Amino acid sequence: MYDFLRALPKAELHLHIEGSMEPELMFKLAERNGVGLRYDSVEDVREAYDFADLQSFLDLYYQGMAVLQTADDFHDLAMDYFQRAASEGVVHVDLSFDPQAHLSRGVGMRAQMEGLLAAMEEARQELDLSTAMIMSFLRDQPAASALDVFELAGPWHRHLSAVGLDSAEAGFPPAPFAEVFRRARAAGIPGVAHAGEEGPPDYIRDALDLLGVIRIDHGVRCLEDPALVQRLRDDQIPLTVCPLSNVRLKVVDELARHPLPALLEAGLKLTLNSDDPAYFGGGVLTNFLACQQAFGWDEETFRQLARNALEEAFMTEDRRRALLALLDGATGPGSA
Ligand code: HPA
Ligand SMILES: [Zn+2]
Repeated sequence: MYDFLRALPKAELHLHIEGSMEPELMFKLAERNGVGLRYDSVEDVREAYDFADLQSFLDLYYQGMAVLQTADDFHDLAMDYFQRAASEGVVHVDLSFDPQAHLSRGVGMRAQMEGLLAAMEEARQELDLSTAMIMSFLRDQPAASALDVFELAGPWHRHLSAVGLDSAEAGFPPAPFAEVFRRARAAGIPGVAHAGEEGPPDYIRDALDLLGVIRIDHGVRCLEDPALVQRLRDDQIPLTVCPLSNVRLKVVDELARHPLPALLEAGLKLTLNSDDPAYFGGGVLTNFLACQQAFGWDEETFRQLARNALEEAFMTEDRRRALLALLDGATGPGSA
C-alpha cells in the first residue's frame, strides 16, 4: 500500500506555505537574518509543537514567521516544501499564504510575491510540479485590512488563483469579508474559506452564501447539520480535509475517531491535505498513510480522493487532463 500511495499522483489543495517551515530552515533563516529565536535547538522547536487548540498553534505559527524577511527567504521556504512534496508523489500544490502576517512585520508585498512566484516557476521547470497561489486574509483582523491588502496586491492579481480566509475561526464569522470576496470575484478571482474547523456549521453556510466560495477548507463540523450535509453533497462542494491537523489541534481526539468515514459515507467530495506539514507531523503522503492505518481504506477509495483533488485544484485544463491520465495509468485498470 505504501508504494501505491506514494505513486498516486496527489494534489495538495490546503497548504499554508508558512506552516511548511521545518525547524531546520527556521534556524537557517534566523541566522541569515540575525533574528533571535526563543529555542536553543531544532529538538526544542519540535517539543514546543504540542497544541491545545487552533489558537495555541497560531501563536507559534505567527512567531515562527519572524525569520521570513526577504524575497529569497520566501523562495527558499517554498522550494524546501516543493522538494519534499515532489518526493512524496505530489504533482500539484494550491499554495496559500498570509500576506497580513508579513506586512504587519514590515515585510512588503513585493518580497512575498517575488519570492513565492520565483519558487513556483522553479518547481514547474525542475520538479514538474504545478502550483497555484491562494492569497488568504486573516479573519481575526478587520475586514478593512483585507480590503487594503487586496488592493495592495493589485499588481499581482493576475497571479492569484483564489483568495482565502484563515486564522482564528470561532467568534470570527465570514460575513464581514463579503465585500472583499465580491471584489475579488469581480476581478475574476474565486474564493475559498476555512470554515467548520473550530467554528460552527453556520460558518460553512455563510462562506457559501455570503462569500460565494467554491471550496471549503476543513468543513468537518458540517456533520452537525444534516441539511448542510445534503447541500454540500448535492452541489459536490469540495472539502479540503486535513486529518493530522485535526488530531494535532484537537478538533478530534484521535484519528480513528475522525469523522472522515462519515463524511465519505455522506457522499461528500473530499480531498486529503496537510495544512501545516511542519507543525502537524507530515505532508500529504503521511496523511494518506495515516488514514490507511486508521480506516483501512482500499486503493479505490484513495484513488477517488486523489481524483477529487485533481478535479478541483486550480490548474490549466491541459495539466488536469494529463494528471488524470497519469492517475488512471499509474494505478492500473478499473480506475478510468
Ligand atoms: O489550520 C488552520 N486554521 C486556520 N488558520 C490557519 N492558518 C494556518 N493554518 C491554519
Ligand atoms: Zn488551514
